Amino acid sequence: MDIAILGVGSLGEAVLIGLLESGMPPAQIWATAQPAERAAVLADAYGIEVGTDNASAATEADVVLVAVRPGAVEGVLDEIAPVLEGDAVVVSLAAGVPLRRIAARLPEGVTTVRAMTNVAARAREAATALTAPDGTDLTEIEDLFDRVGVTVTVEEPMMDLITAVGGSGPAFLFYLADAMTTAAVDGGMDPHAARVMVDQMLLGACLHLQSSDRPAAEILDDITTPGGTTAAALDVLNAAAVDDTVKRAVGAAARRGRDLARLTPPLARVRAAAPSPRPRRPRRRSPR
Ligand SMILES: NC(=O)C1=CN([C@@H]2O[C@H](COP(=O)(O)OP(=O)(O)OC[C@H]3O[C@@H](n4cnc5c(N)ncnc54)[C@H](O)[C@@H]3O)[C@@H](O)[C@H]2O)C=CC1
Ligand SMILES: O=C(O)[C@@H]1CCC=N1
Repeated sequence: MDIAILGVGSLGEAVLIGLLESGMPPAQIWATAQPAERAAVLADAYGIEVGTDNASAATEADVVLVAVRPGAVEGVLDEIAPVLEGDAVVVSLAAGVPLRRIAARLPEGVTTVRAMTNVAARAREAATALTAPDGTDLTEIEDLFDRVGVTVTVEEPMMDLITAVGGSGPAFLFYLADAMTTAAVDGGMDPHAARVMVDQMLLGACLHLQSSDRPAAEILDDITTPGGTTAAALDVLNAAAVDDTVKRAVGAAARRGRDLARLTPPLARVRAAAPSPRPRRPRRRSPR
């Protein structure tokens, strides 16, 4: 199976790396990126065909993964629609863009799928949710995403919530990792040692959680020795209602997914064209 990844940015590159690491031959992967200089860098780095022409890449592929920002999806679909065969499969990786809007841009008969995956595809540990119109045979696409992690199939109305939890989810942990590393460094720890400790702690904790059938809250109790250090930390987290804050953050992300779906294409295109910087967590350093 030949695939095309249209718009190799943060997510597209993570998926590309995961697929190559899974053993997919570079000759089976076609990609596009902008500008042409980035396409050339990617081609050199990964030994695959990377251009700027979406229609040319789509012509080569059995399965087309659309990895541009939500506002650019429909424009890219318009570019590839004329070259797609009736048995083509188009998978949108974008947040918010509903299946009906994808199908509306493509020739009848083309299979349309939405996939919400995440940057852990790079380490072949992504959590991917797929949704497609009723009756779609998703076996081939499940197999593709299983190469870069674990795949589930869901109903489309769940996609905004899954985008918040699964797509944006790694950002919650990176936020925590950054805050914990900062606390360790501010306390005098060597930055490299702090990074190694926090990374390994998160990895070990996630593996422990995944290997258990018990709820996270119960496993948390195992660590919480009465009157001990964890209890002291939890008192602070609970006083700040961090659990409610996390719920509100998930809700905000899911709502943004719904808002993205409502953006009119012209407005969305304008926003996509603007070089919007990624929001960063403000750096807070406590005085030494
Ligand atoms: N970044 C993430 O962790 C996740 C992103 N997503 C979705 O993936 C999509 C991409 O997100 P990011 O990778 O963060 O954005 P990004 O901006 O890093 O990547 C998009 C890439 O598409 C390229 N591009 C723009 N217009 C193009 C066109 N007409 N033809 C070819 N390439 C074009 C851009 O140059 C850029 O490199 C979005 O729709 C987002 O909702 C979904 C889950 C996780
Ligand atoms: O921030 C975003 O909009 C994308 C979708 C999920 C993760 N990143």
